[in-house]
Amino acid sequence: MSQPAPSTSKPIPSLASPTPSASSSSFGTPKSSISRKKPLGLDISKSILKPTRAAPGLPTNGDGVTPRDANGGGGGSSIINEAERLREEIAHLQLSSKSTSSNNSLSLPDSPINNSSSHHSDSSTNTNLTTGSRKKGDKEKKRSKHKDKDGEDLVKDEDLEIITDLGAGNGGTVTKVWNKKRNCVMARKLILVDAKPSVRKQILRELQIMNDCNSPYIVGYYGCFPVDVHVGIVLELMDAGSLNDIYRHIGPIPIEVVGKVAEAVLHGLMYLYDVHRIIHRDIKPSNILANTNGEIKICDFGVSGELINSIANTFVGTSTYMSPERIQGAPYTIKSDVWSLGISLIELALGRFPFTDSQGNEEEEEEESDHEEFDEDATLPLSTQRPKLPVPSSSDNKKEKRKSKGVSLAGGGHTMSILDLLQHIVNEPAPKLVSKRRTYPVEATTFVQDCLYKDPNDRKSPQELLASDWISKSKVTQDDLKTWALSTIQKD
Ligand SMILES: Nc1ncnc2c1ncn2[C@@H]1O[C@H](COP(=O)(O)OP(=O)(O)OP(=O)(O)O)[C@@H](O)[C@H]1O
Repeated sequence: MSQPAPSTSKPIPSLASPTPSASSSSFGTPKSSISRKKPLGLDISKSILKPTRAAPGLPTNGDGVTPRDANGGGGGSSIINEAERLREEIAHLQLSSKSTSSNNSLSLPDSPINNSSSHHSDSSTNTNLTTGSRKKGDKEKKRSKHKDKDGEDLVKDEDLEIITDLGAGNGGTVTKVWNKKRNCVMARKLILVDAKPSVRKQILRELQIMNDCNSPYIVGYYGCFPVDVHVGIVLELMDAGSLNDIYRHIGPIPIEVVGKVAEAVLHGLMYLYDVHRIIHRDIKPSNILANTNGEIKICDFGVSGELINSIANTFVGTSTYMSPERIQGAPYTIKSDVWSLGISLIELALGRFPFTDSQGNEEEEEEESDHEEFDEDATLPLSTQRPKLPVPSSSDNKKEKRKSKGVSLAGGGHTMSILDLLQHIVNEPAPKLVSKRRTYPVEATTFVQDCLYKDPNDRKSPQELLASDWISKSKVTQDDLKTWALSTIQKD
């Protein structure tokens, strides 16, 4: 993994901390003008949003609906509390085990964690837990990270009952599961791994880095284990789904919320880099998740090189969110993640993937899309996108023209190949946050521009971006985000 110049760590304010702000959200209720027309590929968000039947043996409210679902996923259910409690227990064990890390067989010898974690802390969470952990006796400190006080694995595959599918990506499938032992819902990701047993073991060891990640901006990790030919990873369930699911379901995301997404992602990136020397490498809307507690967190960061090498899918690693310098072969730096963030923010605000071959010319699009919020091309699921050769547009049919300018990799015979897109990213001006349909605050457009300088030396760092007016003057509170997240799951 490449190591960029060290960044200056600074206290990370919690998203949850009260901000002087508007007491009610101006964006909590989705606009009724948003088209109900669903783009293709909405199965994923549907499966997240609909109340689900209880798995056998699952406690129900009498209607066969799980307690969390019966609450509409709102915080405050005992199950959410149970999940929270479990996270705290794991966090505590992680901190306990850090103090004995030299004896811990699960720690990687040259893990950056061993070098750096003692010098940094994620401001909002570690302090209290650290204080708490000091009070515990030596015996408890020697506990393994993955064991509870009775020596049992905290998360075991046999304790998990599948509730419903949450989605699928290039590397695997994600399901919502009920942990009958711990009495809470979780998300289990199964990754098909094409590797011999020794490499599988190495992957499981490398994934333990996630066990040491403890930040309100990183999706919680509960454990991993082999499952047949898969590696199973158990994560905190983010009950509003990914930002990708959300915008495909409800259309463009209010710019104030997009600002909070930027803030959360930047805090997450800084935490990963400052504390663990990890560069995320795959920032995109499907790796940014939200929950109905008003939290936004990132997942799927590159902790295991062996895992990336072993995923049985040739398209893994090629991303349309890749920075120009990465496409040209330069090593990853945190600035590459900043580029990917800029592209993702435009996508969320516009409700479509931002690259077009005639940027800024939205008149046709506007005329044609008066009754559509979605760009059909751009909202096809990335997982179904495959390179296609561009087909010259001979028709002067407006719709055909509009489609032909999209750089979506989706089907329809009017798309750009992945190579063309990568060349476009390198050679053409970076996209901007502009729309003829909506106006955005100048602070937002400047912020996005600062993420998308093609020369990484000109691009701002996460610290600089966090200090920008758009982020520092935001009046959006966690309560506002709660209201918004709830509105996204109620809009079905
Ligand atoms: N912890 C989670 N809680 C809730 N939903 C999740 C969670 N993790 C993943 N998902 C859902 O599962 C989907 C698939 O996730 P996965 O990480 O396998 O692929 P992806 O990020 O969508 O695509 P790719 O494999 O190309 O990176 C996500 O888009 C999201 O909808």
